[in-house]
Amino acid sequence: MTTVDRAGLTVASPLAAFVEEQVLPGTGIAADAFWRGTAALFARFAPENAALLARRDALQTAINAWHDEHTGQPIDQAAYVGFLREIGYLVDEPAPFTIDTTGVDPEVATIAGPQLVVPVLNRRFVLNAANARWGSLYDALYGTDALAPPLPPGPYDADRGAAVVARAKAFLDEAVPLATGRWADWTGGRPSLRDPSQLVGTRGESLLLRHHGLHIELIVDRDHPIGRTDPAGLADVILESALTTIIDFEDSVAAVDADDKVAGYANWLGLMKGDLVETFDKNDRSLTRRLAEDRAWTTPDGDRLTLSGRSLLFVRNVGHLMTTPAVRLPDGGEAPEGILDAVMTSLIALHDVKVARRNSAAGSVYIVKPKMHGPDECAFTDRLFDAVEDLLGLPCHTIKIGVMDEERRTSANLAACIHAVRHRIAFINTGFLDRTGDEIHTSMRAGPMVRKADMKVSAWIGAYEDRNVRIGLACGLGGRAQIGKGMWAAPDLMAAMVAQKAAHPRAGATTAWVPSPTAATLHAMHYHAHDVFAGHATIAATPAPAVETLLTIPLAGGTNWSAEEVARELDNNAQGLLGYVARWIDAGVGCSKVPDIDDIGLMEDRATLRISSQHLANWLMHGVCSAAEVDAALTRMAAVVDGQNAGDPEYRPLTPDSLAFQAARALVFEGAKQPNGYTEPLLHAFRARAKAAAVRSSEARVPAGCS
Ligand SMILES: CC(=O)SCCNC(=O)CCNC(=O)[C@H](O)C(C)(C)COP(=O)(O)OP(=O)(O)OC[C@H]1O[C@@H](n2cnc3c(N)ncnc32)[C@H](O)[C@@H]1OP(=O)(O)O
Ligand SMILES: O=CC(=O)O
Ligand SMILES: [Mg+2]
Repeated sequence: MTTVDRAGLTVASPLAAFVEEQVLPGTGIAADAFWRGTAALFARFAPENAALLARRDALQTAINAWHDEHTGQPIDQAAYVGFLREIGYLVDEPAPFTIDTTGVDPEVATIAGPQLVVPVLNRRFVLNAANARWGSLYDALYGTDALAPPLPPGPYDADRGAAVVARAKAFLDEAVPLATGRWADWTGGRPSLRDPSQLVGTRGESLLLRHHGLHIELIVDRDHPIGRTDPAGLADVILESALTTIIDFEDSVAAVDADDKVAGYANWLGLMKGDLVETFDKNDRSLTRRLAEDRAWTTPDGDRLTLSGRSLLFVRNVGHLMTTPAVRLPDGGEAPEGILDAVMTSLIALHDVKVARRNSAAGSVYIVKPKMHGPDECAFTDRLFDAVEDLLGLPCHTIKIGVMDEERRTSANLAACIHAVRHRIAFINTGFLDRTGDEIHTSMRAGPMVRKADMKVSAWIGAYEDRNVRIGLACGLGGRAQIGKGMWAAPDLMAAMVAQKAAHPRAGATTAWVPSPTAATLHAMHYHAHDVFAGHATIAATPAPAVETLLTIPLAGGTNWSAEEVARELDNNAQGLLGYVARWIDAGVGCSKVPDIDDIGLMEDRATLRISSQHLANWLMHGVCSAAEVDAALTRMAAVVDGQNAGDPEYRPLTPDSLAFQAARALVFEGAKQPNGYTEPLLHAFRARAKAAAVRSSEARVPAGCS
């Protein structure tokens, strides 16, 4: 790749061209000033970034040594927690305080609702996600297993349609009840509501209702095939669904070089400028997808009411660990990728905050920062964002931070972490997938861990989820910032989601992650069923579980699992791992739906990979299984994954010499020595090799004589 010199930085040409030709124009920032400022920012922050990573390693080394010294002994929890304090892994709690973030949009601060996540590199999905603010409840109920097993493709099924309409009207009876009677008996016209203030708009015969701050559109259209059969002409019930969406540069993305980074930044630019567009084929038709327009209604007083057609967008940067070849520092080393993301995603957001204000009406830039370990790393990010604001001429604390509570050192010191970013924090979120991976890695040498499924009922995870909400409330996040819960990782199991994810708002979460727009619409019903903000006082009145409980290591009581049980665990881990890694390495797909051994499609990303690879590495280290057994499982499951992908002409079989298979093996056999158990270093290295090999083979195919 060609490079250019910019203020002493060696910048990949595609990135320099993108910045200078597409991003800077319209921002009022000159290229020279931008690159000089960026170079100064790297000079100031890169050494500190490196020092923070060294501190992670030093703590992990100390923890490993402690477990080695106590091999074979039950954990003395008081001694263990004391040791963590001594080494500075656990720090003192700050004195009680309240965050003072300002300029937060209501979708984040005062309305509770679903949060969608979408990989930035998938433009078709990205547009769909940005438009997922509104979703058809009829479609979500009809097209999933939420009410009944999904139907094979075919003509409209009237019985299922009737069940959908009945379910949707039952939902209306709960959320926006009529003064008398039921919605099923409504025959049109202005309904008399039990709470008349819930009717906030009309458009023709259609109605706009509001409950718990969330809107519900009743679309009345007597010419519509569904409306025609309904006594009131009701053609659809549209729910305000993904109030917010995270455009993800991290767990769900495979971006290993300047081309990948520019592709991601370009999609973010399209969102911030509002001109992102994608054309694709679906059902043998060419479709063009754009960002949705606002929705206009007339209030009961005759005024115009305009509602955003789009989800409010956050952007998730990468964490502090990785570096990127897109920019090289004056010493020739790769630049910290997290610093580049902070600069680039904020610069691009100027097109919203300084120009259009179509994303954040409050004029904020929302950055989710993942995988931070403890308060010092949060404070570092805070200073980095201060410096980015100075570079871009933004008022102090324009950049808001979403703190992923997904590393053990952050959960254990959550109040101190929030304190470090108290002037700009806009969310905390329990990223329980990375958090589980870190749980295994941190205590890798303590002994064999419980089975993967049993992690979900371990003492630490209950304490983690509970403490997160209570500490968030104690620090004043309620009504000012989101308190979020993690991903529903089974995208096809919507009935189970509808049954189980109601627990999130009930636990005090003002938002929780969903994998798709359809899931957002179904999950929205939970925020109608429970008034999250009203529930906060009761939750806050009881104390958070003790840090000692949070720090209970999920060790298996014994390892007398049968050979079948061990083999099944190995197979399950190996199948998910291989299915995900194959697409990451060979096709650059960072998030996939991969069937588990029960043939349930699971969302797999870097964080779920961290769990499966660390779990296998842990069992290997403690002799629950042998290297030969792991290899046998990988070989067995490679054949299964090959079979699952047989219809994909681009797919490369997982032979022992394939890069994807080697990457999968390395993730397990070298898992124990990966920094904090992260998967990125190996994924990036193998993906870069696969890209280079693809270039070499395409060059070899160019006929002699061509240039
Ligand atoms: C640990 C963590 O960090 S979790 C956060 C990271 N994870 C994510 O972001 C997961 C996001 N979800 C996804 O990427 C996908 O839903 C997957 C990979 C899980 C499943 O993808 P697929 O198998 O292709 O989905 P499926 O075939 O069921 O549905 C595809 C349709 O749903 C839409 N869709 C699915 N997921 C999303 C999404 N997250 N955002 C927007 N649209 C989506 C697609 O646009 C497509 O519709 P279209 O044909 O009209 O464009
Ligand atoms: O990022 C989310 C997680 O669970 O990890
Ligand atoms: Mg994560």
